[in-house]
Amino acid sequence: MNKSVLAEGKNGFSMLQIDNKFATAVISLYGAQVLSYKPKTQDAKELLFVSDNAYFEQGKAIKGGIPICWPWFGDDPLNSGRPAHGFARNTLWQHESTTATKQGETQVTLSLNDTATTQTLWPHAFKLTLIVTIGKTLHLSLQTINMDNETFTITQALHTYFAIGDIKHTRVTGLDNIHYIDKTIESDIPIKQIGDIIVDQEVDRIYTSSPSTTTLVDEKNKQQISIQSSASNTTVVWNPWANGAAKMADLNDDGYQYFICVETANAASDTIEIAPNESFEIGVEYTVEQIN
Ligand SMILES: O=P(O)(O)OC[C@H]1O[C@H](O)[C@H](O)[C@@H](O)[C@@H]1O
Repeated sequence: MNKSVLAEGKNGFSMLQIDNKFATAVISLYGAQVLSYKPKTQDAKELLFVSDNAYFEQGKAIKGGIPICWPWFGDDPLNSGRPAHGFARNTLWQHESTTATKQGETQVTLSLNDTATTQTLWPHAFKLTLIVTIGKTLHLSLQTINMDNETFTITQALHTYFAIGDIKHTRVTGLDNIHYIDKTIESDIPIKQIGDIIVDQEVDRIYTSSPSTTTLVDEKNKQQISIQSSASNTTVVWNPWANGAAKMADLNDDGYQYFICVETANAASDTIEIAPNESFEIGVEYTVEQIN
């Protein structure tokens, strides 16, 4: 069985609903945002968190799933009033194809080309392609092609909101001894991570020179997610905690307890230069495993 349906979601937003022998998934064409992935293995839980209060409105980002931050990560680098995390997550993408692989996985290809609107925000010609492979694992690959006559520079992130049972019983492993920039303080001096990441207050960290494998351990749900990235030297870990959640209209006050973002990125000093007719591809694979 390999089913793929284009259905109408909240506020008429188009959603691709995938159902194959390995998993079910939902992808919003707005933002090319994966909103759900649930493996069919016994006891496996939903991988992705979507806020109950998420906006499904033109021009706003959907809080949850896997937002694509592109062509810049974080605040507008020019400080000229452009949206945080770029415009890819606030734009309707093209659905190019949905195919089945020999193994029975579903592969969805979505694309975004520059338009008059994107040119006013970022004056470059580009083609952005996201390939999502829904199988025993969830794999995403985001390719940027420079269609312009000049080299351009990007930063980017696959800003994944992982659903977790309880933030107090969650940790991220694999970043021991790696340095990070702490965005919650006014300092760019790198801090060394000691041991696992435990969240007991607001966490907003850019780990630079991070390894390609990290693991999210969710003790309450008795599962762990192995995060395998490619062409990314940066991992961002974010949880707004109670104080941050209270300030966000699109997140319940207690919403912070049920997600953590572990983001595969090229950000901070890990900027990517792409020459005309050249491309760059960042990727990530999530493997859900049950633990005792
Ligand atoms: O609320 P958003 O615009 O989606 O951003 C959510 C968060 O994204 C990243 O993780 C950044 O490091 C945070 O500083 C930011 O607050």
